[in-house]
Amino acid sequence: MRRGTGKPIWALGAMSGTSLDGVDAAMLLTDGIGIEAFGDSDYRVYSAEEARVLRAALGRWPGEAGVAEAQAVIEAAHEALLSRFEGAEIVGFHGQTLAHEPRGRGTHQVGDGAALAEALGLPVVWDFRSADVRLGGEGAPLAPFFHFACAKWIEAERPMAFLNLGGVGNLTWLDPRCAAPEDPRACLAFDTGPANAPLNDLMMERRGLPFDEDGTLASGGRVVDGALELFLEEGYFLKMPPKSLDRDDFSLMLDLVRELDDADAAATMTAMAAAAVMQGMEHCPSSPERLLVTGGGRKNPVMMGMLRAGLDCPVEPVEAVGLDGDMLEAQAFAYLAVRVMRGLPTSGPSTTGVRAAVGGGEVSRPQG
Ligand SMILES: Nc1ncnc2c1ncn2[C@@H]1O[C@H](COP(=O)(O)OP(=O)(O)OP(=O)(O)O)[C@@H](O)[C@H]1O
Ligand SMILES: CC(=O)N[C@H]1[C@@H]2OC[C@@H](O2)[C@@H](O)[C@@H]1O[C@H](C)C(=O)O
Repeated sequence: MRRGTGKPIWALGAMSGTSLDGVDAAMLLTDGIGIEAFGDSDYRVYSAEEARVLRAALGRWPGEAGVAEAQAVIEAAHEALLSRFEGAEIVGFHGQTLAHEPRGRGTHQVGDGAALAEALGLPVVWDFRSADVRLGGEGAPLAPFFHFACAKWIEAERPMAFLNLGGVGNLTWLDPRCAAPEDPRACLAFDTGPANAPLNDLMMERRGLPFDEDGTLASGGRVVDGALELFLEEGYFLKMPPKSLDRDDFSLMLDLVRELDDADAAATMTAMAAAAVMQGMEHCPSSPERLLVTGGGRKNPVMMGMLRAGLDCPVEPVEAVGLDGDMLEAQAFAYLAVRVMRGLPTSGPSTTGVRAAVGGGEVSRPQG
């Protein structure tokens, strides 16, 4: 395995997240350690039919019904989006998580990197999570080593945290004074709990809308404490990190708000996502000097307001430091691809609970 920094290369990363809304792709110039430059980015939305196919395959494992159809959607969408870019030497392809059960059947990201390598004529790094799970890790979250690089890029000097509010929430506490992210004192990371996914499901069920845009519905509702308390009794919050979740692990949340009117249900679910983060912050080894928020939830003023009210550090979108909260995860997989190519680890005991730092990811090169 080749270790070391080498010269920075342009990598193209792609992520299709748990919200099932589309694929993000972004270019990053990196040597696998530092960030040299951010490049172009683009997004391709899933059509209603594509989203239906993906949704139908959630919870399914290789070979099961609906998986081949989901794979075709993922590969076509990625090929269409990634072929718009020029100048990449390597691609980091996350694929779409259909199921995630690290202590059970494993983790399943659909999308064949070898086929994508052929289609794009570029080396593709993919299947980032399986090796970590095989070595006893959670296989998620994987963005933390990139969050560490972002902290170096913004020249942070004291412990701080990144929060991703996607379908699921994940938190990275990090100490930028450490030399490398695999240093056991550098990062602590885990999934905080459900973020937007159950709220989106509620919006679809009650209003036929994909999400609560700008927190409009929640802002007119009241948080029902009883439901919030029942939610916080869930055993997941007592578990020590690292720990991770599948998109629908908290689907019972919908039952907790079943009797509430639409606005109260939305407000209470928004509060649940924020409360899960607040619980998670208790696990940080020291109080972070700031919390930088990425992912779609940073655009929800009600969720952000609840976080600001409940936490004693500044809570800002990552744009406050010049990062792009719509593309951070795509950039993360560009970064991780270069790390894999260079034999550098992509996760460690304090980010996924894996036994030792591991470089997860398979490399496929075009044969033609
Ligand atoms: N203006 C907005 N107001 C409220 N919520 C928003 C807004 N914009 C986006 N969101 C929420 O953010 C979600 C998308 O977030 P994001 O793209 O970070 O998710 P993802 O990458 O699919 O998820 P994950 O990180 O869990 O894989 C939307 O489904 C919606 O719930
Ligand atoms: C198994 C899986 O795909 N997990 C996702 C999901 O979406 C958010 C959260 O749960 C995080 O653990 C992870 O994604 C990000 C990109 C990560 O690995 O850091």
